[in-house]
Amino acid sequence: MSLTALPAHPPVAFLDLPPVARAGGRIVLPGSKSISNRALLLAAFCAGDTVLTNVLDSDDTQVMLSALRALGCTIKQEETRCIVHGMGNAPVQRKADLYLGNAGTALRPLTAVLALTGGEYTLRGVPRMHERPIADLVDALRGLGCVIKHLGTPGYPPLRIQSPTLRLDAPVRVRGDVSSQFLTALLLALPLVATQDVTIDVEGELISRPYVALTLHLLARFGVVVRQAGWQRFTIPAGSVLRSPGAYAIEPDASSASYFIALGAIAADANDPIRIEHLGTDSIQGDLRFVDAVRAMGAHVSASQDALAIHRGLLHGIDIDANDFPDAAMTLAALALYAQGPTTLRNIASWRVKETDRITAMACELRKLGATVEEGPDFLRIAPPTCWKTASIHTYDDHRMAMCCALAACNPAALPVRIEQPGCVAKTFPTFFDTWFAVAHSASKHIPVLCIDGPTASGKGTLAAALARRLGYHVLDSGALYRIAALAAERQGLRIGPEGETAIATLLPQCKIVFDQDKVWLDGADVTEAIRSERCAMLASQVSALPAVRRALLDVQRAFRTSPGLVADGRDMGTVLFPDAPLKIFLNASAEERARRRHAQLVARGVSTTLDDLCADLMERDRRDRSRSVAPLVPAQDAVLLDNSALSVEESVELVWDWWQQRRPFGLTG
Ligand SMILES: Nc1ncnc2c1ncn2[C@@H]1O[C@H](COP(=O)(O)OP(=O)(O)O)[C@@H](O)[C@H]1O
Ligand SMILES: Nc1ccn([C@H]2C[C@H](O)[C@@H](COP(=O)(O)OP(=O)(O)O)O2)c(=O)n1
Repeated sequence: MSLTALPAHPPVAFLDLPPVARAGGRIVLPGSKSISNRALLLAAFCAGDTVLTNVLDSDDTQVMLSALRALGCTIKQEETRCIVHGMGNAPVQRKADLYLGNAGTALRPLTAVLALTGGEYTLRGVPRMHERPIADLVDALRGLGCVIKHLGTPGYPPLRIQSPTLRLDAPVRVRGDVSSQFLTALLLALPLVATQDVTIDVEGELISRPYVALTLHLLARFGVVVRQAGWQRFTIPAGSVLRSPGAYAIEPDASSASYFIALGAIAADANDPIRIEHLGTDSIQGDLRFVDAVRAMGAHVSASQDALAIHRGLLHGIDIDANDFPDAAMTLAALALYAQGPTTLRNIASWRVKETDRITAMACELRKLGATVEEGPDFLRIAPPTCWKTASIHTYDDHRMAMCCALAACNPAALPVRIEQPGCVAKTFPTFFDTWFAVAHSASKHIPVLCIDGPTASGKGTLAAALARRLGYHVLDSGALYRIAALAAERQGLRIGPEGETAIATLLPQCKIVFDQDKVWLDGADVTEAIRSERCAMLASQVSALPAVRRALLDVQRAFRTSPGLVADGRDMGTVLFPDAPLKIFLNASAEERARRRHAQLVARGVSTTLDDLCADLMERDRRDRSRSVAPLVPAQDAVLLDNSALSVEESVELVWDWWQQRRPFGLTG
């Protein structure tokens, strides 16, 4: 039987990562955020149409897309492909109020573009964006004649922009030692107004140079070649015009790759490394310098032009100037947990003005795991834990904190790790945890299962779905499998009873079953409605009494036990399928209450039935399920009995939620 279960992704308050035993497998990562936002901006303000492929779909790129659309740019988006109709060298809309979330890669270049090209604009973001300095860029733009007002704290967004009186003759000076994004913003915007040579002088030591190199690379692809004197002076030649390259393919994100390079370095074997496709020595992203650092720590990384393969080595601490790759360097801080001796990351002051103060945040969270961390104004020194501790990781609404700290799940003590507000990864890598679970393998015994067994209409399915949603876990609706088995057997004309037992058990491995959120498919047909009839339930009860059928479904059900965890609903989840589950609920309600619930459920679906008939059917099914010879419906010895006759759904959920949290090693959070 082939079975696919596609999980849904509601926001959860926290996600518990099972300890990782081994990593390995191929991954294709989403497009680079830095390249996506630069390419979208250039495509919007160039002449001609541009087809961008592998565009990152994340919070930061969504705000850029919305802002460009608000400025009058037509962009057709089909999944990760964007067709951008260039507006030429100025926005169509000369008035707009733009919300840019927490995306520095959107707010900063758009500030420069709009201030130089003119109009009436406000630019704002999330509260943290209003704490991230922008004075250096604003001062530089004012030097060019731009009119920009700070609407809140001076030196920070939100900003009000009005039309400039441009003065381009004197070189514009910009500080390079706080964020390279200020220089990038000027480089991207100045070609729109370069009626004469415009020179930018960088004050102070330019940080994050590879990001500036990336900007220059993209400008060149859009037809503007900037003259460069070292890293201190840049000149945009008179008459520069941005022209569409036609098509541009965005590479996978090298910063996103860093988590999986580190995962391979810690936990992959040589014979099954982590393989990252479409990212290799041809990459234009500076964050790939991370690979050299990981090699220096002792990991094995082989790189071809467009792929990386990583497996573990004996890791040792390093002392490194990480100024050139500040984002990926955060991953080194997490990798340091697995090295012998301390690791020192220097020249990382820019971490303090990112999504959060990343130096303090990282120090705090790594200490929770048992590491010894020394924190300075621009450095971090991490000595690995001698004794690992179970930790609930606070993520500070910072995607990189969440993704870095996931690496703590590789700890040798096999402790789970709780990641709070894991949805923050959507800023740059919405599918991070799916990718993680696809290549970070945990021992089955470490993948938690919450079992909910009980008679029909006791509320098992409702409770299981609510808990799984809140925990980010998978759901096993084992009853649905028996219903599908009954339906498949009936459709093949097989006898539903001992005479048909072998034939049904032989048929099941050939069935193709897909659970796709609310839909159930059998061999390509939608059977969602068909399996929910009371008749099918009765046939399922009969089919489920056949030992060979139950045996045929054992492995299929156990295969649902995948990371991060499972809520299993049925009759024998706690007794047969998952005897080691940390919590087994035996759910019950009086027969009258259950009949009343099922009646209401059927009436709501437009099925006509009487309460008496239902009650009789339900009691017959209970009797059969309880008295059969294999896996009868009985509470496991260690089950918690819950009679919810007098409880609402919400009350049942809260009760079981608390019991579950009490069995987790993290305390009562969430
Ligand atoms: N604690 C409860 N109180 C009231 N109604 C409930 C409760 N739990 C479930 N229900 C309702 O009872 C019906 C049957 O629940 P369901 O989860 O389908 O049961 P089961 O999976 O055990 O057959 C649903 O309409 C559901 O909303
Ligand atoms: N783990 C399980 C789940 C269901 N069954 C059988 C017994 C039930 O009567 C049928 C249908 O189960 P299902 O959970 O879908 O039924 P209810 O929704 O509780 O009415 O399948 C089982 O034997 N073992």
